[in-house]
Amino acid sequence: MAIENKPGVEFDTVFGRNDSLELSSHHDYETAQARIFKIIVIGDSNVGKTCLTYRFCGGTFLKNPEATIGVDFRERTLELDGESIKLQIWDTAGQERFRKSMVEHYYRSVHAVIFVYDVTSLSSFESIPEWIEECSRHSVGPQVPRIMVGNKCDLRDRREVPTSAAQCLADRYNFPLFETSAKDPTEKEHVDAIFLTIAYRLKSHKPLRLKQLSECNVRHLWNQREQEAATCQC
Ligand SMILES: Nc1nc2c(ncn2[C@@H]2O[C@H](COP(=O)(O)OP(=O)(O)OP(=O)(O)O)[C@@H](O)[C@H]2O)c(=O)[nH]1
Repeated sequence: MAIENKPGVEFDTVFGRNDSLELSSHHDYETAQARIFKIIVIGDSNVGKTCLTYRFCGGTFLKNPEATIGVDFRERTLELDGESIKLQIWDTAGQERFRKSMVEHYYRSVHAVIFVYDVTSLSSFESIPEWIEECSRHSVGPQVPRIMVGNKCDLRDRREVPTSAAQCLADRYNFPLFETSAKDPTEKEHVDAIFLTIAYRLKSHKPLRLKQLSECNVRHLWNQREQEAATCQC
């Protein structure tokens, strides 16, 4: 199994807080070759969804992340068995006030879901069934690969969620469980493994069309997100 890190593709963010919406011709060339899959990352606020996706797409730990408003998009192209697979990762907002108008968009045409909790926060773990329930309400069925991730394992002394309890919950839903840390650099490959597990499961699935996601929906969502950020009272 190989992850290809081509120049300009390794941290292939479509746009984040400070990124441009414009796609380069190099980007267009790459995406034209790759099948695209939409993955949403869901969980309570502050569990580390942004840091995990940044670690996977950017390779580093994002210091001082801001609360996600609406959604942030990141991408990374993987080379799996000679085929390019582009993962378009939707880093969703954990705070209800920043997500309520976006929920329908999160779940539309989703290919895989990552549920994240914080191993130092029992309440974030206890919320997981509610996130799963929300997912089901939006018709995301068992055919959509789902994974559970316990983040912040580097904070060993502050752990509130035992692995055994997490495994029990994961088994109940038949999800793979990963415990990791977006912060600990030695966990980098483990973070990659989460997304690779999904990528391999998606390989046999039908791809999204590039135009469908990257130019229409995403541009629309970006405008919506900008408006929400502008009206945010925080
Ligand atoms: N110690 C430790 N801190 C982490 C880790 N991942 C994230 N954090 C911290 O946890 C806080 C929240 O991280 P985010 O990635 O913004 O959390 P989020 O789930 O995206 O939050 P929302 O955008 O509000 O939904 C930040 O202070 C991060 O620095 C980790 O693996 N270990």
